[in-house]
Amino acid sequence: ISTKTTLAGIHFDNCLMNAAGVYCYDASELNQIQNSMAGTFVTKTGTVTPRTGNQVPRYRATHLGSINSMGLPNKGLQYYMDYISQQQKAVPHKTYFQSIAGFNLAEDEYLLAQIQASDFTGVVELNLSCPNVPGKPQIGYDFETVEKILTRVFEVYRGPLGIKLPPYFDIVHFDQMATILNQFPLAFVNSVNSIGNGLIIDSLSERVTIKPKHGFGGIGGDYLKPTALANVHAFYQRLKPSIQIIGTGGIKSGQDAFEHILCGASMVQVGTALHAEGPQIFARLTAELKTIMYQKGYTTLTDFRGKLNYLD
Ligand SMILES: O=C(O)c1[nH]c(=O)[nH]c(=O)c1Cl
Repeated sequence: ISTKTTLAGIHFDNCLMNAAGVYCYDASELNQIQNSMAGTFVTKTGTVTPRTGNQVPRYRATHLGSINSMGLPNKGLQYYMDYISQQQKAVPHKTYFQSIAGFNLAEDEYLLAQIQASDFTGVVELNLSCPNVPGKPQIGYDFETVEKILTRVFEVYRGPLGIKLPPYFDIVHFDQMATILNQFPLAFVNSVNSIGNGLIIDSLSERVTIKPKHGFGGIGGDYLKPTALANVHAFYQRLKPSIQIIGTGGIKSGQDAFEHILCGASMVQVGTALHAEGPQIFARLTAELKTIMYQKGYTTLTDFRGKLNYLD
C-alpha cells in the first residue's frame, strides 16, 4: 500500500506535506519537516525583503481550529532559496516547494526572475491569497488581477508553478475562476488558504484572541474542512486534467486526507493540526491513511482519487 503521488510530473514518496506558513519559517523548522515522514516541504511565503509581520499574539488555536493574522513574517526569498539550494545537494531525491508573494506585479516578476536565475529545481507556489496584510486586498478575489498576473507570470517563468487560492463560496465563482485558470499552463491549484477575516472571541474576558486587525484573522482547522473539500472538488471537476489539485484545509486525520484525495487532491497539505501536534503528525497521518486504504482494498491513491460518488 503506497501513499506516493506525482505532481507536475515529479514523484513524491508521500502525498502529505506542510501547508505554507506552518513549520517553515526558518532552517530549524524546515529541517524538522525534512526529517519527518512528510513527502516534501513548502517554505513560508517569501517576499522581496524580510518581514517581521504583525504584532503578537497573532496566532491562536482552539479545539476546533485556529485563527491567524501573522502579516507575512518571513526571512525573505533569498534565505529560502539558499536553504533549498543546500537541500537539493544534501537530499537530492526530493523536490521542494518555494512559496512566494509579491505586493504588486513588478514584485511578482522580480521574485520569479530571481528563482529562474538560480539553481532551484523545485516547484513554485504563488500565493494569491494572503488575507492579513492590512491595506492589501485578497488578490484571489479580484478575478481581473488574477488573470493579469498569470498572463505575466507565464511570460517570465518556465518552471513548474501553481497558485494558492483563498476559498470561494459561490458556484459561479468556481466557474469564473476555472475559466480563467484553464487558459494557463499551471502545474496545480492549491485550495484552500484560510477563510479570511474570521473572529474568535474569549467570552470570559470579553476580548478578541489576537492583536492585529481588531482580532480579525484567517480561520483554519475543523472550521475550514467542508469549505476546503468543496473547493478541491469544484476545481477538480472544472479544471483541465493537466492542472492538478493540492488539497489544504482541515486535515488532522488519515480520514481527512482520504476525503481530500477522494475529492480530487493529488497532494495534501497540513497546517493547523501540524502547528498543534508537530512534524510527527506525518507518521500518524500516513499510517491512518494506509489503514483506511487497506480496509477499502485500495493500494494506490489512483484507486480512489476524485471518485467521490453523488446521490443522484
Ligand atoms: O498572515 C499570514 O502570513 C498568512 N496567513 C494565512 O492564513 N495565509 C496566508 O497566505 C498568509 Cl501569508
